[in-house]
Amino acid sequence: MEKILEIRNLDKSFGGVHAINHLSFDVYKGEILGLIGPNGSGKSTSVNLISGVYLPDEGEIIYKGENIIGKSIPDRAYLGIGRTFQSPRPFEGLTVRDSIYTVALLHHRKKADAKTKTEEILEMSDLMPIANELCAKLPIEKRKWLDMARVLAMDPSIIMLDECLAGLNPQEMEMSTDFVQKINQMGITIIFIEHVMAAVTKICHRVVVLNEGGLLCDGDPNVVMKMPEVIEAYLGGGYKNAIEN
Ligand SMILES: Nc1ncnc2c1ncn2[C@@H]1O[C@H](COP(=O)(O)OP(=O)(O)OP(=O)(O)O)[C@@H](O)[C@H]1O
Repeated sequence: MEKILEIRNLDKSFGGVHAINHLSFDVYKGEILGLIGPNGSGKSTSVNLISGVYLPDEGEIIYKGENIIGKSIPDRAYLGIGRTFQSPRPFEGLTVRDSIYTVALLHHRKKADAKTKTEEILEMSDLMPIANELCAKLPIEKRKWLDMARVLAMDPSIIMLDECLAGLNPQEMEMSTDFVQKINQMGITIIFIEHVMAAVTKICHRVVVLNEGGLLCDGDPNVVMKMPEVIEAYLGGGYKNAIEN
């Protein structure tokens, strides 16, 4: 399998907080990789390092064979590294259509190309019925879909989705995971950062588990989720006593 992203010995501290601790893992082209771990284990910091929000103290991020550490956030986006945020960040004053078009124009430059791209994305994302609504008026689940749709306007090779299911009801979660799979079927690699384990086991081909900023283990979601060290990382060392009592 071809590697699209290689995280090599990454390290990042914020003052006295060692957020990422000599972390290494690979992402393979075309997969949906679940990036999981307890609160504070370093998932969002990893995404921020890969997208260029933070610079690491040590380590390399190899994307399509090239170390991208020196590249800016926009350069990484133009290279095909997309991301969403835990809290959606819509362009409040724009409609759904114009919001996607604005990003498409940044990437495609020509108005006609950006327009074609926008209509394609509206169609495939099921956002067409609300294309003319103001972003500010959208409910949370539509804001989250719009965030994903906007990233698509950059023609990404990989998208990191940071808790795209948080705050959604079961039906909205189902629709969102369907959308994520649809994006993946377009040939786009996905890093899926999520606490909803049913969704992780449903759509992820593989998971990487972080704990205290380092790699705990990786593998098949159904196998990894049952490993005692993973359960202990989530529930704490006392979980065995709790089960036995
Ligand atoms: N900008 C920052 N300044 C200081 N500490 C930070 C900063 N960003 C993250 N941290 C700390 O780094 C550690 C890892 O945080 P991170 O947000 O990456 O974890 P996470 O796995 O995404 O957690 P969650 O599941 O709660 O979102 C935490 O201890 C956090 O408080």
